[in-house]
Amino acid sequence: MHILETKGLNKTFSNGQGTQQPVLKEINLQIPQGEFTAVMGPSGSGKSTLLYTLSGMDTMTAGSVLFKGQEISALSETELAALRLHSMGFIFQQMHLLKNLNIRDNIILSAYRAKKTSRRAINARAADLMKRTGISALADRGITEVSGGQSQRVAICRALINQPDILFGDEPTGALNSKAAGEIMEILGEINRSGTTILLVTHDAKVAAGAERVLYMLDGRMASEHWLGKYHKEKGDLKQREEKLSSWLRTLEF
Ligand SMILES: Nc1ncnc2c1ncn2[C@@H]1O[C@H](COP(=O)(O)OP(=O)(O)OP(=O)(O)O)[C@@H](O)[C@H]1O
Repeated sequence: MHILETKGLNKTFSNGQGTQQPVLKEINLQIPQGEFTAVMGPSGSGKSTLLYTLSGMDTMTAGSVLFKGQEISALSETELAALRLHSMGFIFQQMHLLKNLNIRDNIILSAYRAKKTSRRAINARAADLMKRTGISALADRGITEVSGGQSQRVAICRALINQPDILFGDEPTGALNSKAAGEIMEILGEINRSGTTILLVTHDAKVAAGAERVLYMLDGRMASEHWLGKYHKEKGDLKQREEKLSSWLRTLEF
C-alpha cells in the first residue's frame, strides 16, 4: 500500500510580472507505507515545493496527490487542516517552537488541540517521546535555554505527539553540527523502524545515507533514484552507505 502517490504532479509559480515558472513537472511518485525516503538535488530544483505540495501546505497546479488513496485537492481547508494535524508530522530547520511555553508544553500543545485521546495519555506519550529522544531532564526548561540539537529533538517530539502516519522534514538537521545531526538521524531511523513513514529533504549525503531510498530532483523533475535499503544501526555501516550514495551523486554531478 502506498501512503503517498502523485500522478502527473505539476506546480507553477507566477513571478509577479505575469510569467509562469514551472517548478514541479510531471512528477509520478509512490511512497510505500513505512519507507524512509530522502529527497536531494541542487538548490532551486523544487525539493521544498514538492514537500509542501505533498503535505497539502501548498496547492498543486495540475495532477494528483493521493494520501492513503484520498485525493488531497478534493479536501476542504478544514479537512486538510485536520488531516495535517492527525496524520502528518512536520520538522523544519526553523522549528517555530513557542518561546513562552516550556519544552513539555511545546510538545503536547497540538495533541490537546487534536483531542484524539485523554490528557493523561497525551502526557504519557510526551514523556515517552522525551525519553526516546533523550530530553526528559529538560521538560520544564524554556525553549531558549537549550541547544540547537536539543531544540530539534523537541521539534521531533512535537511532530510525533499525534502519532502521525508520515513525518515530513525540510532540512531538519540543517542548522546542526555534524555530531548533533548524526544523533537526530539515529532518532529518525528508530522512529522509522517503529513504523512511521519518513520523507525528508536534505543537502547532506551523511543525512540521506540513513534513508532507504534517495530521490534526486533536477529542474522540477524526478531525475533519478537510488536504493540503499533499510539502515540498521547495529550493522554500523553508515559510512559505507554514505560513500555509496556520494559516488552515485557524483555520477549526477551533484
Ligand atoms: N512562493 C514562491 N513564489 C515564487 N517562486 C517560488 C516560491 N517558492 C519557491 N519558488 C521558486 O521555485 C523554485 C524551487 O524552489 P524550492 O524552494 O522548492 O527549491 P529547493 O530545491 O527546495 O531549493 P533549496 O535547496 O535552495 O532549498 C525556485 O526557483 C524558487 O525560486
